[in-house]
Amino acid sequence: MAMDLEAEGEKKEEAAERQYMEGVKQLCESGIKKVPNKYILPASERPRVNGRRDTAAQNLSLKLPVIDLSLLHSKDHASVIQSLEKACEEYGFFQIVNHGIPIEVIRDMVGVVRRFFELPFEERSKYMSSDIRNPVRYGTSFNQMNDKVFSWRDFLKLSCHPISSALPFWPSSPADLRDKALLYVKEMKSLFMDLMEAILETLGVNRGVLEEFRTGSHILVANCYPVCPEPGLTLGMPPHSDYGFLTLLLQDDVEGLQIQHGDEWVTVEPVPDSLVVNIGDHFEIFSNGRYKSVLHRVLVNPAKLRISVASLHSLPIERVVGPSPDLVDDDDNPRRYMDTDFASFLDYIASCESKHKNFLESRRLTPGKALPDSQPI
Ligand SMILES: O=C(O)CCC(=O)C(=O)O
Ligand SMILES: [Fe+2]
Repeated sequence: MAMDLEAEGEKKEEAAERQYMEGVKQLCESGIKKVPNKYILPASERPRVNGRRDTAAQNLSLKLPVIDLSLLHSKDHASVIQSLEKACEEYGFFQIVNHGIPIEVIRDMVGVVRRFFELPFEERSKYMSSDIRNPVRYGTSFNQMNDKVFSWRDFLKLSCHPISSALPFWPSSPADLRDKALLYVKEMKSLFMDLMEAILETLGVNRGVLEEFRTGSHILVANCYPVCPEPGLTLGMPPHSDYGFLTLLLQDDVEGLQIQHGDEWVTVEPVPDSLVVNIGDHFEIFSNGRYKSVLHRVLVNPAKLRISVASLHSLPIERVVGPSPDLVDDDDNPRRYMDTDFASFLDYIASCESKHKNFLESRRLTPGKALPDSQPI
């Protein structure tokens, strides 16, 4: 009898585990009223949405720098470069406005992603894969093969380089997804190149490297954070830093993104049609630590589903990344990071279970304090 109960219990647990792998959207559609244990963080890692540190007044007092990109090619060029330098150095995160991307391209992208996540599970699940080299991947949580506690997030990752070999694998439904995403991807690439050129100028390094970014890696990650019945118990994404050089993030009008600034978690308030830009691990290494990749996380919402689209950019995957020789000298600026390559990053993600070991930390030559995980690609 006891054996039967035990076996039954195990079966139920296995069924629940299978269900979690199908994603949060699917879980919510099964009618849950509470957050299952699988998603509940230890008390010390919970977001404390109503807690002391996260009061609206404190959040409002820290606004991210807003850069008007239309001024980059004007007589105000020098002052934009100065603002960019300050934003990269002090925050590692900034918002850009007047970036020149047609508003309908941006709105169509959010719209088509929203419609993708509204598709029946059978349609979305065609793209599920645990192989990170797949040109299209639908999945859930942060790193679902290793996470002990799951994150309240489903995602669709689209490889964008080389575009001609990736495109035929992108979802064929909604019928306009490929067209809308392709337009968006082209705009992101050209905006990234402009930003990279300007940020390299802030560092005063040789611009020869700029050309290499043209054939660099480019991945689009569409995130869906369903409505959560108990948002104080879980996170949409745990604290992490992004892997590449720059991430260009589009968020809809629902707030959720927070960055670590000093000891505080600061909410990045959505500014309509703007983009959020942040420094990734590769840029921290390349700049020899002058610009830092900043930890960020995502809170979930009790009333509204949230959509975001991250465009992640780096050098070609076979390229070794190390500190720029222009930023290293034996006296004042010794090399602070070892070279890194894609293969060592893949080894890292396959092995990382602990939340408190960071990819970047593993490349640091003078280890400082341990930080949480990097974004798995
Ligand atoms: O959804 C967001 O606001 C942030 C997403 C993010 O951090 C990521 O995709 O790496
Ligand atoms: Fe991120």
